[in-house]
Amino acid sequence: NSKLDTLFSKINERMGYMEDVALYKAQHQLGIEDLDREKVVVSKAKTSSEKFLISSESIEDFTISMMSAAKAIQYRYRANLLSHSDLMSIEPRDLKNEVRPALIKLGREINSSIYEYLKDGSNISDSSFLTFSKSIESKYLTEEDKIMVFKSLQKVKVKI
Ligand SMILES: O=C(O)C(=O)C[C@]1(C(=O)O)C=C[C@@H](O)C=C1
Repeated sequence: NSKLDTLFSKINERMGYMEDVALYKAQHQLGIEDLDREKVVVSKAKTSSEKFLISSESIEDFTISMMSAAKAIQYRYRANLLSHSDLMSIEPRDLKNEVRPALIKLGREINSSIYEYLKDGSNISDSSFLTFSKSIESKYLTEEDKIMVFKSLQKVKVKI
């Protein structure tokens, strides 16, 4: 299903930023979890969900799940940096000017893709998990992480 593929690839794209984020934070001695930023991300996702007639509560839970996976990638990547100090000299994409705006844009695109798929009454069934799992390419996510994100995605509802 091409609409579902678009949705999964947007989620993969979001996860694809997290190694850069982890590297940037390591270079700037910043902690991985940024709760103030999480509030901003959730609030922007909820605002955009209203335009797409998506239940904002369900999008809040789903956004939190994606951020949990994002942090899991960052913690594991950061641990990896301890034995690969050569990576510390690479310049990651800039967190504030590039990555964060891109993550907000992707949040809107993810909402739009969810709406496009769900609006005809389709639902995301368990049988799509294998495709989802293959779409999410980060080597720093476990199957359990992916199940957690997928389950909260399945709970997203449109208001019809
Ligand atoms: O913007 C950041 O600093 C990120 O690490 C990204 C992100 C997210 O997934 O949106 C993940 C973890 C942080 O706690 C806040 C936000």
